[in-house]
Amino acid sequence: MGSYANGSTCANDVPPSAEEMKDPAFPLKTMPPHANAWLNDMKISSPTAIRVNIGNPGAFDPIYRAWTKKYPSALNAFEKIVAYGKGKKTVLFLDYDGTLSPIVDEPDNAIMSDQMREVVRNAALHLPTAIISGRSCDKVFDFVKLTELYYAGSHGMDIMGPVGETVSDTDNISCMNSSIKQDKEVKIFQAASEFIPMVDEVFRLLVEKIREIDGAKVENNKFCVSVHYRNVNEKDWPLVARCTGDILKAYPRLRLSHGRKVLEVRPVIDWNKGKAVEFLLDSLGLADSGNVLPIYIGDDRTDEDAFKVLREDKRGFGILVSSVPKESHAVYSLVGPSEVMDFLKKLVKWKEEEALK
Ligand SMILES: O=P(O)(O)OC[C@H]1O[C@H](O[C@H]2O[C@H](CO)[C@@H](O)[C@H](O)[C@H]2O)[C@H](O)[C@@H](O)[C@@H]1O
Repeated sequence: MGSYANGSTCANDVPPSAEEMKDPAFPLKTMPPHANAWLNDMKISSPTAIRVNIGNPGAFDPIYRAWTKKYPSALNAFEKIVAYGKGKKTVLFLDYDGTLSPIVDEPDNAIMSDQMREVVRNAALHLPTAIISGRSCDKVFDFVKLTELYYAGSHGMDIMGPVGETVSDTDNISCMNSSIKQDKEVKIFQAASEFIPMVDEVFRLLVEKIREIDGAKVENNKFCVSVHYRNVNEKDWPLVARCTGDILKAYPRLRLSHGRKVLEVRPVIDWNKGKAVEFLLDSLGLADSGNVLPIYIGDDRTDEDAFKVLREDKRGFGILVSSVPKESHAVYSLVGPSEVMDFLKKLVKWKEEEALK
C-alpha cells in the first residue's frame, strides 16, 4: 500500500519517494495510463459554465449563440418539430438529473419540483412517456412518484412499466413480467441481473477506498455505481480516478463511463440508454419510424447513445439540455430544466389541439 501527497492511502504498486511526494503534480504522474485518460475525460466533462440568459439564451455569449445555429432551440423550432410529428404517434423519453431536476451538489437532494411533476404527468396522459436514468429504478421512481410512466433505471438496464401495460418479450434478454413494485409498477426487463452481486461488492470497496477523499461520494445504482467528484477539490480528482482504477483492475467485466462530475462504473455489456429506447419502442409496438416520432431529452454524455439511435435511423429527435456549447448527436437544444418544462407544456397543448381537430 502506498500513500499519496495528501495522505490518502490508495493502493500503489511502488511506494513513492519523499522527493516524488513533494511534487504538486505527484498524484497525476503516478497514475496508470487508463486513469490519466479518465482524468482527461473528467476535465472535458466539466466545462466552465457560460452565463446564459434563460429566456433569451445566447443573449450574453456569442459562442453560445453560434452553437445554437448548429443545435437550434427546440422552443424556437417547435413548429418544425410538430410539423414532422403530424399524424404520427409521439413518444417521449426523458432523462432525470439535469433534465427534469436541476443539478445540485448533493445527489440525494435532486428533487423534482411539483410543477415539473404535474407537467410530466400531463405529458404522460397524452403520449407514452419513459424516464431513462443512470439512477436505480427505485431511486428515480422515489423522486418522480408518477405511476403513469415507464422507468428505465441504471442507464436502461432495469426497465419498469405501469401496471396494465403489456410488453412483448425479445431475444437475448431476461424479461420479468410479473414482479410488481408497490402495486404500481411492473418489472419488464433486466439486462444484467447476474452483475448485481459484483456491482454491490465494488460499491462497498469503493466506499471504503474513497472515504478519505474529501467531498467524494459513492452511490449504488443497482447495476452501476456512481463515483461523484463534484464536491472534490480539483487537485484531488487524480486521486478519485486512481482509487477507482485500482479497484476496477480486479473487475474486467466492469467498465467506466463519464457523466457530469461523476464516474459511472457499469457492466461490460452491449447495453445503454440507446438500447433501452430501442427496446421500449419495439416492446410497445412503436418501432415503425414512419408512424412514430420519438423525442429524447437529456443533458449528459450517457444520453448521447440515445440521441445517436434516433439520429442514425432518422427516427426522431434528440434534444440536448445544456447551457454550454457541446458537440452532440442531438438535433436541438434547451438551456435547462425550466426550458424542458416549457417545451413539454407546448407539446401537451399541441396534442390537445390535435385531438380536437
Ligand atoms: O441519467 P441521469 O438521470 O442524468 O443520471 C446520471 C447521474 O445523475 C446523478 O448525478 C448527477 O446529478 C447530481 C444531482 O444533481 C449531481 O450532484 C451529480 O454531480 C451529477 O453527476 C446521480 O446521482 C447519478 O447516480 C446518476 O448516474
